[in-house]
Formats: sequence, structure tokens, C-alpha cells
Amino acid sequence: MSQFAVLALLFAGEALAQGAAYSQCGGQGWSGATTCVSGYTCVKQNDYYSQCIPGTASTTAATTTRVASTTTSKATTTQTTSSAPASTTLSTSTTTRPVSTTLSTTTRASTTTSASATPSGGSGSGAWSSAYSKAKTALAKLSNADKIKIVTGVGWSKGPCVGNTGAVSSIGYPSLCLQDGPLGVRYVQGVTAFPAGVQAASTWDTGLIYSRGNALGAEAKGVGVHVQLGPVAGPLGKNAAGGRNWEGFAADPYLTGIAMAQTISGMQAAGVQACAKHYIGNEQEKNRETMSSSIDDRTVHELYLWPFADAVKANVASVMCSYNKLNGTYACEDDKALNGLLKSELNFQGYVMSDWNAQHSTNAAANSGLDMSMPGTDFNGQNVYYGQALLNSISSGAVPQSRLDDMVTRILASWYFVGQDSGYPSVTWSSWNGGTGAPSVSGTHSTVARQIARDGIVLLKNSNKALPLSKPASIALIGQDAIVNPSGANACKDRGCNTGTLAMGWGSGTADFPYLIAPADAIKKQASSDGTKVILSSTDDTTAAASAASQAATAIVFITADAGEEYIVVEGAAGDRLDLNPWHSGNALVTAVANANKNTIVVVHSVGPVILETILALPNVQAVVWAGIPGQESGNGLTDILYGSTSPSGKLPYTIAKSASDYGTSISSGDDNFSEGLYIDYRHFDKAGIAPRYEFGFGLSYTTFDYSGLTLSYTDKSAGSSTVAPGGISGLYDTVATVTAVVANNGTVTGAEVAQLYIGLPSSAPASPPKQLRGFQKVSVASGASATVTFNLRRKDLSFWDVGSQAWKVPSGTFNVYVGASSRDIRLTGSL
Ligand SMILES: OC[C@H]1O[C@@H](O[C@H]2[C@H](O)[C@@H](O)[C@H](O[C@H]3[C@H](O)[C@@H](O)[C@H](O)O[C@@H]3CO)O[C@@H]2CO)[C@H](O)[C@@H](O)[C@@H]1O
Repeated sequence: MSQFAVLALLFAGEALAQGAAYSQCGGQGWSGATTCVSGYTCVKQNDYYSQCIPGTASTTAATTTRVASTTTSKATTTQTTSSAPASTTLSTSTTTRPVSTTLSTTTRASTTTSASATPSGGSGSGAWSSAYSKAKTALAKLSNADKIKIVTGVGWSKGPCVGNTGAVSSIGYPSLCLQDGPLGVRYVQGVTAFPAGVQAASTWDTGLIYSRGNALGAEAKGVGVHVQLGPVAGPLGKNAAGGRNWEGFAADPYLTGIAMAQTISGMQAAGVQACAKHYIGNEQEKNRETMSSSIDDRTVHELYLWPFADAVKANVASVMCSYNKLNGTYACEDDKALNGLLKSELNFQGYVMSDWNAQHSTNAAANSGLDMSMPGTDFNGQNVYYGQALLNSISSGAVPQSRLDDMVTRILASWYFVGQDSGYPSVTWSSWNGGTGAPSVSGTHSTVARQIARDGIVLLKNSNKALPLSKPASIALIGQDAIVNPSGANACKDRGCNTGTLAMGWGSGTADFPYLIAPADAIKKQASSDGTKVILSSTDDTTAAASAASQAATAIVFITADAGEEYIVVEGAAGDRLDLNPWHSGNALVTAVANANKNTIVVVHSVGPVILETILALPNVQAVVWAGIPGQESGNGLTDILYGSTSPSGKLPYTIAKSASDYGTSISSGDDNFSEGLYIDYRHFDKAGIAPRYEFGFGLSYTTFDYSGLTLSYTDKSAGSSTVAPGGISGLYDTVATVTAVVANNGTVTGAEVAQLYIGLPSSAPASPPKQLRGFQKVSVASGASATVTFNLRRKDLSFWDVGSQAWKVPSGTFNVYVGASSRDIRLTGSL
């Protein structure tokens, strides 16, 4: 069977490929009907969901208890290399045997997942056991009317938070407060406006990402928010112009997955429920509520589902289904996506809520796995799909009682799971009257905000040691991005304008700034202590810019590119960017400055990639500083880098191309069939042999690093557990190989380096990207010192999703291992 045929059958549609067969092999209840096409068997997944699985009844059913038996002796061989590039290979005996052994074991274990997944009813095993036990006890005390209150929002703007559900006093359950968002508590005064997700990702610092999540969660809890609507893994960033990419992390599932897990762990440790969103295929704003994302099964698993798997493994409490359709079915009523992938294959124990007004049905949504309707009505107070409508469906049997009970159990269990059942703060503010009246919760969080604003900065170009600045006699600061919006940092609702310095995009993923340190504010302070004269031209007018630039020893020119959510249109952009050029004629502004000043430094605040060719062609542009989307501490973080108190250590979480067309993807005007498959961002550039301007993972420092001493050890000793736990088959997350290298700072100042590991799958795997990020570690190294970086490779990191067997497989053969400073700056190579 061709891959296309398999995909059509397994993912999009059973309905399309088999006519009515899918509905008879799914939906509520187990009929035992075997209505799949030849070679497939209808297999019960849970009480509401059955699926056509490749194979015969005997082979699929038998996998439940099958555990691979293999004899694996430990194969650990390390080899130290002293100069790059190094070629390190395991000894012949270890190279050939263990990898192929792993192949068969992993296949069997994973097949178990697909063929006999844990029921979509939350099982409450492992870490969730106590929470489920409490939830079930509480459930027994509830009437159906109570249960409906728990699963249905009270309506848009009918409670203090952007989402609210009904309280049930008999079990001490409050009106749940659901509030954005991914970079701070939306609509509440006095909270921290953290750097956006994309800035956190560009630090590549797992500790900082955790700290950000923990601080976000502490503030949300402090003001009484039960569910914080973030972090974001959808969009992943397949479209460079995607409006909400900045809310998420990186155009790579591995980095995004790590960032999701760290953020969620931090948030939930602070006591708030996290919400991984927007699930799934929500890669653009244009037509987001009508378009269909048709994504093949392998691409779903290896790109778009991957970071959600990490989120589930981190025990995320909730997931928000997205506006778009998936293979023709709305994501919030997609049985395969919700019951199948999320709840069965990934063993998600929390609950699924709809994006706001993304629900389109009662029975289909409920039976497909939607647990909570948000905000409970549409934005006009109409269209209540749960509430009385769901009660009616329970009465008629269209939705089974067990499904309602499962919804409530999942929601209550999540509440218990993060310990919200005792001493939780109450909400003392309202989203709809300015958000005043909340307790002070920001504490010392400006410190982590500044660290991320700083360490997420990527130095793209630094000719003639233009940076760091060393007490210049005079400096010109040019462009409206140098100052705060003269009307106030929060003048535009949901940050729906690009006026003044750009420190967050627009839409629901915003927070009100408690203050905003603009670049000019912080630089002026530093200049004052240095005795530097400052000339400010705070507009984008080119004549004024040239005049200011001509008067200074150094000119710093600030440019932007903004994006956001589709319900606000900014300068003609309805969410997605119109192109990848700087806004406000930024190229002309930089040209005017560079023509007037030989020492021009360009600072870019941007939601994503910008085409820099015009700017880089200007000989007087000595440095380009990619300052990202930095939040309230923007100017302070930037000044730390410009003046060298900290060496830049950020690396690009996406590729900056020479031309927009080089990306091979663009915003669709209708449905999107994701024909690029696995080849987004650097995966596409590598495969197509296109030279990027600045590659994924790129970033300069004020020092330099040498790489040496590559070691590779194969540490897997077993077949890997076939137990299904949150995140999927637990064996997929076992460390099966470890790679180390030595990073030496051979420059003159202390600096931090992000060492990156990329894997090339063996030729026995189906066609795959030449390199895929599968490890990274950031280390701070003093001048003249060195540090060892360690990459632990999980079984999943060496696997591909095999559509035919519906399993993760480790292919046999030689894995290429690349360790380096970026996806194109590979310093050490080896093989497993
Ligand atoms: O905030 C919860 C989730 O909401 C989604 O975005 C919505 C956003 O929160 C909301 O403010 C906005 O409301 C506008 C509405 O769409 C429009 O019809 C009306 O005229 O004005 C309203 C506001 O000003 O709607 C957004 C959805 O369209 C996000 O997708 C999700 O990520 C949030 O967590």
C-alpha cells in the first residue's frame, strides 16, 4: 500500500477512504464491527473510540501483552577526539548488533500503543493516582446538573476571567478561573510582562525556561487563576510569517518540546494548571476558523504532535484544541486527534478545552473527547453546545453518561493534581474593568525577565569588534523602536499596534506592561555614567535619522516586525505578517543611517525571521543585534549585551533566509495540505541545499569556542518498557545513547555556548531530513577554561514514526551524529 493510501486511511480519513466505514469503526460504543478495508482491523481503543489498525485481528490484539525479548549486552564505547572534525565510531561489534536489536524491540513496544492503547477515559495511574482517586470520590457526590456546570463555561465576559466555569459548593469546587497567557497574566495590573516564548527558546537555557514558567505560574496562582492558558506549541512555525509564532518557542519540535516541558513543570510546580495549546495544525491566522490542515500521519507524529507529547509527559493539566479543521474535521471534534492521538496514544490524563468559540457541535465534540466548552457561549452569548444541550444528549443517550463522568473526572483530577483544593487564592479583579485590585505578585520576577531578555538576544553580525561598546564619545539612537509608545506602553488593547518599541506581539497572548524599559531609557542611563553624548531621533523619518546619525560616533538604529492574532488588524496585517520585511520602511531607515555613519549598529525587535539582505549589503552596518520579543525588561537586557556586561549567548530558534521564497512554505489562502511534510525551516533548507543567511541555531558571542573530544556511548540495555504512561510508551523516553564533547573558551572573555546535537537517520529509514536537532546544552565557560557537554539521546530521538505499523521505530544502520555551534556550523561528527 502506498504511503498516501495508508495516510488517507489512518489519519484523514477513514471517512474519506472508506465511506461510512469509519463512523462504524468509531464513535461511541464498541460494536465489534470490522468495517475497515482489507488489511486493517477495527480495534477498540476505549468505550468511545475504535480505530482501523493495519494488520489482522490476531496480530493487532496480540500486541497487548507482547514484550520483546532480546539479549542485549551493554555496548559502551567511548572515543575521545582532540580536533574537529572528528569521526568517532563504535567498534564494529557494537555498531551492528545493538542498533538492530533496538529496532525490533522498539517496534513491538510501540505497536502495543497503537493497537491496544489505554482507554481515553482517564486511567489515573502513576503520578495521577491520588488525584484521580479524589476526583472519583467527588464525582460520586455530583448530580448531572453539577457536572454540566463543571464542563461548561459561563459565557464570554460573564465572569472575571476570560474563561470561567460554575462552582459546586458540595465538593468545595470553585468557579474555575481560566486566563491567558503564555507570557504573563492577561488583563491584570501589576504582573510581570515576561519575554515571549520565542525569546525564551532563543536562550536555549532549560533552567531559565523553567524559571520563567515557575514565575508565570506563581503570579497566576497569586491572583487566583486556576488555569493559565499556555504554553504554546501550535503554531510550531512552519510559516515564517505565521501571526502567533512568537507565542510559541521554535520552528523545531525538539526544542519546542523541551521548552514546553520545562515551562509546564515550572508552572505546575507553582500550583497553577498549565494549558498546552493550540492543538493541532493551527499554523496560521488567515482563515483559521474555516481552513483545514491536512497533515500526513508521519508528519503529525514527528513535527506537530511531538511537543505536545513532551507536554503530556510533563503531566500538563489541560490541552486547548484549536480553531482549524484537521483533515476536514474541526480539531475540537476530531476523534482521531483527541481520543486517538492525545488520550490513547499519549495517555493524556488531563482535560481538553476548546479554544474560545472553536466548538461546533455537542455530540460529536463530546464523543470525540472534548471535555470543557470555552467560553461556554460564542462572543455574542449564543451557541451553547454544552450546558443544557449536553444534558439533553446525556438524557437521550447520544452522549453516554460515562463520557460526562470522564470529562468531570479529568477536570477535577487536574484541579487536585496541582493541589488547588486547599488554600487557593481567590480572584479579586476583573478582566473587564481594567484588572485592578489584584494582590502584588511580581516579587523579584523582573530578574528572570531581564535574564531572558538578555540571554535570548542573538548577535548576528559583529564586524571590526563594533560591539561591545566602550564608552563612545557620542551615540545616536534612531527609530521609534528606541522609545516607549508616546501614548503609553499599554495604549493599544491587547497590544494591537506597532507604535514605540516592540516588546510583545498582539492578541490574547499578551499582558499589560507594569512598566516597559525601552532601549533608549536604558542606554541613556549607561551613557550618562560613561559621559557619552546621546542624540535621539525617535521616529522612523529618514531625514531626521540621517541628521542624527551624522552627528555621532556610533549610530544605533532600531527596526521591527510585528504580528499577532487575527481578531486585530495592525497596519493591514490580520495576524499573519504580510511579508518578511522590516515594518515602517525599516530598510530605508537603516540605509539612511548607514549612509551617514560608518559605525552603524542595527537592533531588530521581531516576532520571527526578517529578510536582512538590504541591510547586510550596506558596508557601514557593522553589527546586527537580534533582540527578539523581550518583554518589560527590553532595554536593560539589550544594554547588558551592547555594553558587554554579558556576552551574547542566544541562538536563532528559526532560520533567517535570504529570500522569503526560500522557506518553501507560505500562508495558505484556503486549506493547507502541508505538502512540505517534514521539511520545514532548517529541515527544508538542508534537504533543498539552500544556503540560509543565518541558519537555525546560529549566534555569535564576544568570545569563541573550540569543540573537541567527541565520545559516543550506546547505553541501552533493554528492550525498553512497553508500559503506556503520560507521553506515550514509556520506553520511548529511555536514554539509549549518550554523546559528550568538550567545549573550550579560547577567547578573552567569559561566555556561554549552546552546543547542539543533530542526528541523521540511517538510510534504512524512510526519506528523512538530513539533520534533526536531538540534543543541546548551554554551558558558561570562563576564558581559557573548558566544559563537557552531555547529550542524552532518548529512544524516540533515534526513531521515526512508521505509518505502516503505527509505531516508533529505531532504524537499523548508521546514525550520523553532528555536534556543533549551529545547524550548519558542525564541529564534530561521529556515528552510531
Ligand atoms: O483568551 C482565551 C483564548 O482566546 C482566543 O482568542 C480570543 C481572545 O481571547 C478574545 O479576546 C477575542 O475576542 C474578540 C472576538 O473574537 C471578537 O469577535 C470581538 O468582537 O472582540 C473580542 C475581543 O476583543 O477573541 C479571540 C478569539 O477570536 C485565543 O485563540 C486563545 O489562545 C486564548 O487562550
